[in-house]
Order: sequence, then C-alpha cells, then structure tokens
Amino acid sequence: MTDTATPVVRASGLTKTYGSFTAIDGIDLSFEENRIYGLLGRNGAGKTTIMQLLTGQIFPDGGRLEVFGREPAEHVDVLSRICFIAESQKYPDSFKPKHVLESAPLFFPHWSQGLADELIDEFRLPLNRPIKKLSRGQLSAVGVIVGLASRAPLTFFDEPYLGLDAVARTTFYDRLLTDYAEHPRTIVLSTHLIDEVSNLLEHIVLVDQGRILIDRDADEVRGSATTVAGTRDAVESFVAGREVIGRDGIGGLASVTFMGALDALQRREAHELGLELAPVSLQQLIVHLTGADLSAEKEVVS
Ligand SMILES: Nc1ncnc2c1ncn2[C@@H]1O[C@H](COP(=O)(O)OP(=O)(O)OP(=O)(O)O)[C@@H](O)[C@H]1O
Repeated sequence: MTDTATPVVRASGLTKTYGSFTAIDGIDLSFEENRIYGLLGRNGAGKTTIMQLLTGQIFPDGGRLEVFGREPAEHVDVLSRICFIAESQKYPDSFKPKHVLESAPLFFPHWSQGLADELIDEFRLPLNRPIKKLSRGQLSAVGVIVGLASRAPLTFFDEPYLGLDAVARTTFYDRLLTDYAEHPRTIVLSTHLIDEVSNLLEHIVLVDQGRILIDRDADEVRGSATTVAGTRDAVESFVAGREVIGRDGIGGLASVTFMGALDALQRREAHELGLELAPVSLQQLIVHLTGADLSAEKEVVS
C-alpha cells in the first residue's frame, strides 16, 4: 500500500433517481485500499443504493464512478474482485448451504476454504438443510461466511447480522478483525448497530437523505465530542452552556456527552471536579447529527 495508490472506489457527483425521487444526490466518495469503512445512516438514507451502484447492480443516472479504476458494471475483472453480501440475499429454492459454499470459490479467486470451514463450525451452520428451512440467523451466517472467506479485495456487508445472536455477532466481528489483519482488504460495513461495530471502523461515511454528512476518519469523528461522567451536580455545572447531545445516568450519577473537544486546561478542571472523561458513543454522535433527539430518551433518573 502506498499513499499515492489509486483509490479502490472513486465517485464524483454520483446520482441515482427513481422517477422524481432522488435516492442518491450527487455524492463524492473515495474508498482507499485496505481500510474498514462504516456506511451509516438512518432507514432509507441511501446506504444500500450506494452499495448497489458501487457493485454494478444498478446504474447511476449521473456522475462518474470508478471501481479499481474502471466502470464496475462493464468489467468482469472488476466484479471478480468484489463481494457484496446483501441484507436479504436470495438463493435458488433447491439450494442448501453446502451448494452456496461449493459454488462461492468459483466466483472469488481469493477464497479461503480453511477459513470457511472454521466459520461453518463456529456458526454451527447445518450444511445439508435446505436454505429455505434455515433460521434467520443461520441464513445471515451463510452470508457472513461467504463474505469473510471470499477475501475479496472489496467486500460489502449490508447489515449482515439480521437474526444473529450476540455470540454469533461477536464471532463475526472478531473473525473480521483477525482475518483483516492478516489479509488486508477494503471492507464496507453498513449497520445500525453502531456502538457494537464502533471499534472495527477506521473511517465513517454518514449518509442522510441521499447525501453525505460525514466522510471522516473514525477517530476524528469520535474526537469531535466529549463525554464526562461523575456526580450529577458536578457534571451539569461542567457542561453548562455546551451543546449537549446525550445524557445518561442513574441516581446522583450522570454521564453527559457534548460537542467539542477539551483543551488541557479544561481537562484539568474536569479532573479537579472529580469528573471522568469517558469514550464517546459513536451512536450518540450519529443520532445527534442525523436529527433525532436522544438527550432525554436514555436518561434513567431514580
Ligand atoms: N427501486 C426503487 N424504487 C424506488 N425507490 C427506491 C428503490 N430503491 C430504493 N428506493 C428508495 O431510495 C431510498 C434509499 O433506499 P436504501 O435502500 O438505499 O436505504 P438504506 O439507507 O439502505 O435504508 P435501510 O437502512 O432502511 O436499509 C429510500 O427512500 C428507498 O425507498
């Protein structure tokens, strides 16, 4: 990887309309090689549409798009480097998981059978059961296994966790991180479980109503807000006059998140008041930036 490498995805002014409705409104986007991107946003924001455009499944109505330097829909060699795990992947009626997993290596040149076999065990996937009889979580596991074992240079997961229990989701996140460390590639993860995947994400693209609100390094996004925790009175006096985006607490204890970072002096002041500076919840930040007000919702006051 070099700094001058061509981005894996480069889009400018990308637009997609459905009749008079503009689903994607002239966005600019660039995905670098070997990074994990979080594509975040509320229902209907345009996340799936962006992924469908980037994977050549639908055509843009305007703008320019290059994936691995080429227009994706028209180049088989580009498509062979992409894996897209859709939210509700459809399979032929007669298919069993073993059929999916037998055919996947034909599509993905970097396929790892060893990783697929380990994941089949970890997700306890019944290989011989008809796909239409699988539970929702087992169906999601099929997609997660294909997405990870494909080791495709550009892998999209569109809300891949539907029905997966907490253990299975943790397996997915852990395996994604360890395999990514050994086999770096570009991964784009669309999810609503923002806090759960927060530590995986290196870069955040926040979409709202077909436009991009944030396109920034995840640490920078986290650094754009601060959480202080301690006794309620001390916390409230410390945050007075600040732009509060989230409150949490119980009894005399409170934790409040506000926009902005603290300088060294303000950090010392917080320390002297007995306040702790805690990591910011990315979810709180995103909810705030996309318009909903959670400030009262999460507060637990006894
Ligand atoms: N084929 C279509 N015809 C008309 N409108 C569409 C079509 N596909 C998507 N849309 C609209 O485009 C917008 C973006 O949809 P999209 O599926 O990309 O959202 P999303 O961010 O993935 O949402 P969610 O988180 O709910 O899956 C929505 O308002 C949706 O109703």
